[in-house]
Amino acid sequence: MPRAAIGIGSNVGDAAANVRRAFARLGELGDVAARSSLYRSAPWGVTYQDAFVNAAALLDTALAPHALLRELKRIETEEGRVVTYRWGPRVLDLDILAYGDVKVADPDLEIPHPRLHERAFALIPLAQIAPEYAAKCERLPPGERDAVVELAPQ
Ligand SMILES: Nc1ncnc2c1ncn2[C@@H]1O[C@H](COP(=O)(O)OP(=O)(O)OP(=O)(O)O)[C@@H](O)[C@H]1O
Ligand SMILES: Nc1nc2c(c(=O)[nH]1)N=C(CO)CN2
Repeated sequence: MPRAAIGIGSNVGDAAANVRRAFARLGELGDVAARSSLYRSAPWGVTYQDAFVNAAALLDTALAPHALLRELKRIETEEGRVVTYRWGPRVLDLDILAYGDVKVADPDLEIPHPRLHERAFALIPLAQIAPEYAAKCERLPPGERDAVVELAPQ
């Protein structure tokens, strides 16, 4: 079965509880093969908002990439996400960071996630459970790596 890497983020309400619930809900879409620790991270992109809690999961799923995206969007909505603005605050964000070796370049879906390599908040949790991303983490500026702090080991 294909293995997807999912990035999880929250900075509205009880962000750590939201991320833990997201791990459970991913189980509806396949087998969760690995969960990273939870990390507190300084807001990236739009910096005048609360800190995020971020994590990553590896999901073995029979869903094809676009079907997986649709299901992730459904879960975000069911968990209370309301559309605000790009990179703005959110109850739950679920991104497809990678999907096996598959590449997708559609208007509504890009895989690997186009901003993964510049986001310490996504790369650091992912590298914890997928060590092939460690080299990419080491290429991040040290200040950005330091802005992502492990909160709670799984
Ligand atoms: N790999 C991907 N994972 C999730 N969404 C994606 C991906 N590639 C493209 N998208 C598209 O991005 C759209 C916006 O997603 P979202 O609202 O989560 O953006 P954002 O988190 O504000 O910004 P970013 O796209 O930089 O993470 C989604 O509706 C989806 O169509
Ligand atoms: N630290 C951090 N910053 C962000 C995050 C996130 O999950 N973590 N998500 C965003 C929307 O894509 C914008 N900025």
